[in-house]
Amino acid sequence: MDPMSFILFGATGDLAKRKIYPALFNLYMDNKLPEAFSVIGVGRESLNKKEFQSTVIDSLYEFSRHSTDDKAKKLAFVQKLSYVNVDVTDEESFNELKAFVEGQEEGAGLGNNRIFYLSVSPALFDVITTNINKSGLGDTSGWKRVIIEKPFGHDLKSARALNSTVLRAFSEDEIYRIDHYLGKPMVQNLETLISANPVLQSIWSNQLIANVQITANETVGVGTRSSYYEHSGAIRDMVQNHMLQLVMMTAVRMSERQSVSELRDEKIKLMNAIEPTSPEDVIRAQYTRLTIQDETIVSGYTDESGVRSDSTTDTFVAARLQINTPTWQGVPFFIRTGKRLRSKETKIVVEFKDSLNLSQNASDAAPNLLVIHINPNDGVTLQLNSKHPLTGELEPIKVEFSASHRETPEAYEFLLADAIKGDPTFFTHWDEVELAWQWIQPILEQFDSNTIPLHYYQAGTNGPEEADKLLESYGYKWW
Ligand SMILES: NC(=O)C1=CN([C@@H]2O[C@H](COP(=O)(O)OP(=O)(O)OC[C@H]3O[C@@H](n4cnc5c(N)ncnc54)[C@H](OP(=O)(O)O)[C@@H]3O)[C@@H](O)[C@H]2O)C=CC1
Ligand SMILES: O=C1O[C@H](COP(=O)(O)O)[C@@H](O)[C@H](O)[C@H]1O
Repeated sequence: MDPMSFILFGATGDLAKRKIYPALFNLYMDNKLPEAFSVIGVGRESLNKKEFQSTVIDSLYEFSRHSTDDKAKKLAFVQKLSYVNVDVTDEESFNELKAFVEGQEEGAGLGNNRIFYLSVSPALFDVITTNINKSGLGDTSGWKRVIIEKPFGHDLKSARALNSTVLRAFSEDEIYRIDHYLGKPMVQNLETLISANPVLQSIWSNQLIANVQITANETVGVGTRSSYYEHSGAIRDMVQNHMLQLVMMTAVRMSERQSVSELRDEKIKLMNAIEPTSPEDVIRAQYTRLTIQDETIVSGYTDESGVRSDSTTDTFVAARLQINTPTWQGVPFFIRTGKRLRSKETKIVVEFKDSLNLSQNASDAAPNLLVIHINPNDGVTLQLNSKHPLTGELEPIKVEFSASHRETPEAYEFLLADAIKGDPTFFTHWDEVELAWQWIQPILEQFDSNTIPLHYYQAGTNGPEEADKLLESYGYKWW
């Protein structure tokens, strides 16, 4: 692996502490980082090197998969970390940053390969890339890559404008737009699961599949991120990126992938084939407080700090999508995601058509289901019908595989390892992002005009009843 500098904008932020440092440390412990590397944290907070290193150590104690007991190894990792105090809106200070990076490169024999990770508010993505460009920080004799956090844009227009700005500093193949759902082990496994198992490959089409249901339910509320979430809602926070990526990863059909770009090309074709959705097929809702005997047990969305009391932000979205390809014609894809729901669960459920062999009790048969569990546990469940040995009646049985006992690396580990290797397969290409915004844009407008009304659901429930009715109207129910 090539030596490199990893320049992290947003080094004091929540994501850096919870995900990025632990992922880097885990990769280091697994010998998946280059021999020579340097992590340069960038933030406004005034910190010296020791203070910065100790905040990173705290985050490793709390969040890393590997134990930090090996003191020598931990120290060796921490010594690779340094910090520069920069306000990214100040063009001048990029010259200092550049001098610092060059100093590190020379001192540690790092060559001239640079990864820039933008783990900052999306409002800063364009100013950072502009200043990287203007200051010459992006002029390297080696390779350079930029990892950009989500959301990429606020709507179609702003996403296009941001992309043009970023393209002034980096070419498309140097841009790694991160969608951490694409790093989740079971999502990375999907393509293999289908293409490496002829039994699944042969049934993966509208011949046998009745519908696909993709759920990403959360129990948490907006936490400390209300200022971001108020402008985002579930539609931008989850649907435009993670949910559409899950749809594409489920629908992609490849027997044998030939090249890195093939998966992306296939996804782009699918995204292009998603039909515009009519307002009746989209449900938006917001959670209300949960009270028991007049006591508030869980706050409603509008009670959360930083949220307007008359906010109409969506904290739940469900929708029906139709992919207009020969494989998926006639198979509805239902998606739902929301905050403050009963349980944390991300899964893909493939419901198969009714039995074609109308045996005497086929009408009692439950549908066959293939459930791909993504979070909190990885695994696969297949629901089949069996005969009860005593009553002789049909009963659904489950064949289960669970990977929860394995110590699986986190999404960010997979994605960072790929970016360091220069493999963009599981990052989103601009064409995918643009098509996703194109599909979402009319829905955003229908939210604004109230053509899609706002419904409510009590915190701790399964979401609004309108989401159940959406499926009922197609003859199905959520699994
Ligand atoms: N947190 C999460 O769970 C997730 C976050 N993301 C995305 O990751 C990105 C980062 O999020 P998160 O870590 O939560 O954000 P935080 O608000 O916790 O951190 C923001 C970081 O940006 C730095 N920063 C802000 N303004 C400036 C400035 N003018 N100059 C230099 N640095 C600045 C802050 O440094 P300082 O305080 O020193 O100024 C801080 O390190 C966002 O794009 C978010 O959408 C994506 C998925 C999940
Ligand atoms: O990107 C985001 O994802 C998280 C949910 O991620 P998960 O890995 O826990 O399923 C969500 O809470 C957050 O609002 C969103 O920005």
